[in-house]
Amino acid sequence: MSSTEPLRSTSPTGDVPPSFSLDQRTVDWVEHPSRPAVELIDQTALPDVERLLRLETVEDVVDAIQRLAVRGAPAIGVAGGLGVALAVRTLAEPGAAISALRDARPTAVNLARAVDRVAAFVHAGPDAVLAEALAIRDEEIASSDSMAAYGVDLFAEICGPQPRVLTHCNTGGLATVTGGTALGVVFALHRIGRLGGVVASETRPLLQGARLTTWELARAGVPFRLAVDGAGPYLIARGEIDAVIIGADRICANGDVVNKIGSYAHALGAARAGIPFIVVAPESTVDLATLSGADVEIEDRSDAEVVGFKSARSAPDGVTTANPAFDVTPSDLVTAVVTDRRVVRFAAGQTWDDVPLGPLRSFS
Ligand SMILES: CSC[C@H]1O[C@H](OP(=O)(O)O)[C@H](O)[C@@H]1O
Repeated sequence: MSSTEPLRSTSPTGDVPPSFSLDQRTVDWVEHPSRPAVELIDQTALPDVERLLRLETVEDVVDAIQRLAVRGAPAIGVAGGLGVALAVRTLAEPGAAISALRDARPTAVNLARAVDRVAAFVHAGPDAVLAEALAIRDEEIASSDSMAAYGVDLFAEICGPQPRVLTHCNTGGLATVTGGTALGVVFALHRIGRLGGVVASETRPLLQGARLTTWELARAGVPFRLAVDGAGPYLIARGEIDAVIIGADRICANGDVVNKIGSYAHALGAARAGIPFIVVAPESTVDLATLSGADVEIEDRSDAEVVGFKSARSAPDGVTTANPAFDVTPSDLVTAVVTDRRVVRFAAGQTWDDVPLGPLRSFS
């Protein structure tokens, strides 16, 4: 049995009850002697309702990943690892449930990687499994802070003092545990007064940008404009954007970046205009075992998401859609990949081997 706890909804009277604290974790473990749970922010409800889901079955965790109640490569990796901990605590035979977690979404490398990593401890018992899942959670928290530090330094090196950035999809704390990847760098630049403006693209069809990035930017007090997806390359061409900064779901051995559909278009626009295209992702999203983006399974999602999600019906019943959830940006269009341990400049011909892992850093 799982529960939903509305923490905030826009009430009819307009008074808004207390909302999430700024350090609310996107996904976490709830320990309990008989009813342990994975607790997560229901991202399908944002921005209108701030609601935590307390999931006590692995099926509910798989469902939450598949319908993007929890989403974002690091966040679904953490959710998958915690789901394994839940499986070994609640099921006599957890194997099938663990496989279902691993297969819940195919593109972000973090999910399968985390499930495999935690499942390797099943033989050692539930406490060891949970400890490994919590270690992944804590690593992602530390990674967000470190990526912000490396990202701020890169912007200081390659952009002017007040860069106007375009970002796509959602890459804040909602896509990790806290902090974020690309949006974590944006928050850090804002905090030190080195941000000239933000354009968030809406990110059809599930509107991660319009719903989630705007919610996170507003809570952080960061001024922004919301743009329709197709506007990005034109805003760049008009000289309104100084850098594009996005996240990733899988970065391949050759530096190809797999990310939310629409990223490639922004990369083409950035290349044509000669502005930086910066990708921010933890090392947990780097997949050296996959040679290039051509080798990555791109998740195709439903027709219903295209024609019915939070919008007036925009097409007749029965329409067939094209709804790839991700695209591939070739590494030659990627100015730099910022991770929690290094910055690699692929467009300049660097490879992962050229830049050894540096230290985790703290951005205070
Ligand atoms: C920091 S990972 C964020 C990454 O994940 C998003 O995909 P989805 O919302 O489908 O999970 C998108 O590709 C973001 O860049």
